Amino acid sequence: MGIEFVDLFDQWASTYDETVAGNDPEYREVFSGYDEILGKLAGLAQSPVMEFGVGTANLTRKIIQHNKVVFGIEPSREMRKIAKIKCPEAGIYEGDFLNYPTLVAPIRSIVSSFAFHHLNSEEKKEAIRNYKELLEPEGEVIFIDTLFKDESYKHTLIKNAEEQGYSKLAQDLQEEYYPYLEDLKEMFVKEGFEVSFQQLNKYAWLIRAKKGE
Ligand SMILES: C[S@@+](CC[C@H](N)C(=O)[O-])C[C@H]1O[C@@H](n2cnc3c(N)ncnc32)[C@H](O)[C@@H]1O
Repeated sequence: MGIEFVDLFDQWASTYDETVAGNDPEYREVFSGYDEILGKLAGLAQSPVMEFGVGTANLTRKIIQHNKVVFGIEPSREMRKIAKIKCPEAGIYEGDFLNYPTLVAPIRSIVSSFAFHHLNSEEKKEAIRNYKELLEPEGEVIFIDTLFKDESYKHTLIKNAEEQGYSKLAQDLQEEYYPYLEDLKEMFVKEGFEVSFQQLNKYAWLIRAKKGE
């Protein structure tokens, strides 16, 4: 449950950093401003931080550079191997958004970049419910991820991708579980979070959801 894409990430691990650096034209716009936007998230996170879907630890490293403590969770074995080499200072554990080791530390921020869309709607709701329990009072979920402002914007993005000949991207946009902004907002609000959204590039948004006292 929730980890249906892990084989794909095992295969992608060794070339993942080239993709986010913009070397794959299909995904260049998806990851546009990647370093800066991860840096922004790292600056907002409050220690101790729990990070889901660490991949090759690019966000993890930035959080460590801010002298914050981070526990990273990643389901792909190949991604974990690279993450541990690139960021030996962080604890990197096997797990996913829904199943993860019990940590003794109180958590002030739960963060993730480009990963929450791997959960379907029911899984997203379950994760958000769990995070409410995990977080300290006034703790925050801070995610960066692709989402659709509305249905018409989704169609525009798919059409643009098709017109550019980016068939893999067009297929991803239709088959992965990228949420609509309003649906995601409702999931957080239902659990008592105060949520805000900021668009970061054509695809990626910063999602901040603050738990009450
Ligand atoms: C596009 S990569 C993003 C990696 C990194 N956060 C970044 O910003 O570059 C998505 C990551 O999410 C992980 N992932 C896939 N399904 C997941 C799940 N259900 N729970 C947590 N992580 C998941 C993948 O293995 C992969 O490492």
